[in-house]
Amino acid sequence: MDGPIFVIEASEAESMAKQSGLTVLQLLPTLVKSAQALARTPISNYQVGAVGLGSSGRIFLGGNVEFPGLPLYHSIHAEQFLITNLTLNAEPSLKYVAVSAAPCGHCRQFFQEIRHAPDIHLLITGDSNSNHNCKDDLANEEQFEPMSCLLPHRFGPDDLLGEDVPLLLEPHHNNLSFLSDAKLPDGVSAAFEDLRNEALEAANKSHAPYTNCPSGLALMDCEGKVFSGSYMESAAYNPSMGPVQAALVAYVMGGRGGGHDRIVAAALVEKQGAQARQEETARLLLNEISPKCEFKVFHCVSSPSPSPNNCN
Ligand SMILES: O=c1ccn([C@H]2C[C@H](O)[C@@H](CO)O2)c(=O)[nH]1
Ligand SMILES: [Zn+2]
Repeated sequence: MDGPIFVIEASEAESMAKQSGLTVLQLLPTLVKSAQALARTPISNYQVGAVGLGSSGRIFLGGNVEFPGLPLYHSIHAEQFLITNLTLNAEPSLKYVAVSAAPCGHCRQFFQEIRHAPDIHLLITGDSNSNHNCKDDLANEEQFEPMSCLLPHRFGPDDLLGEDVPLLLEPHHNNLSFLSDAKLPDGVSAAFEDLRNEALEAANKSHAPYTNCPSGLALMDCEGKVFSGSYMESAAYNPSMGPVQAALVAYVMGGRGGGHDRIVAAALVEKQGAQARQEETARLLLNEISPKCEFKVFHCVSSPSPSPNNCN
């Protein structure tokens, strides 16, 4: 049995659109209800669905995820789920988004981590889109409005970073490694060898240009399946997405609807003494959603980037 769908391949998107007599762009709002159905909302029972079209022609879906028993800031918004879905699938850019409710301020801010964010076009399919003030942009036939309209006078990566720094969705390689003699500590089960390598790989893809404290987390379910996610920072700090949340997006997408209590082990990789440290928050979240999950932290170091002139 196939599980719910989180990614639609470009050719599939085209044939779905054709079958319904729509363009691919017009297909996006028709998928919002399916995205809402992916949400896990035991607290609010308020399902938000976000559907995005990438430059590859693929369509991505996301829903909000809530964690009872924890402070609300652990929640994953549908838009953050969507962006994480794009990163996990190496989608190079996001062009259009259809979403069931107006994106909150944090989500508008989180979108700013994507290059050319002001040109991402959004369509709000719910009732709450009546308060727009960019009528000229809404005159286009698809009714999508640019992010520059939804978030004018933006604060973003340009305020803090040089132009050559990779932004979200762009390839990252953080040059992190374990100390060369790092063996698994005594008493740590062999399953953690794989898990920590996956977590290191995720940390190497982490978007942490503001603190230089990248991190990654890998989870294992009770069938031995591994899911990993990378920490993603925001220029405005608070809408950042933690590595557990990112890995949980991968878990929700690949776990076929299983509860979080199926997660039995987790490895976090981050730098020792990092200024933006994930360990305690990750432990808190994992302990609440899956109390029997074994959680280990592994520290990494950044190796100097190889010199471009050194061919050896
Ligand atoms: O931009 C938003 C605003 C809210 N929510 C979610 C968070 C929470 O789960 C629920 C109620 O706020 O809706 C989103 O997913 N996106
Ligand atoms: Zn939001």
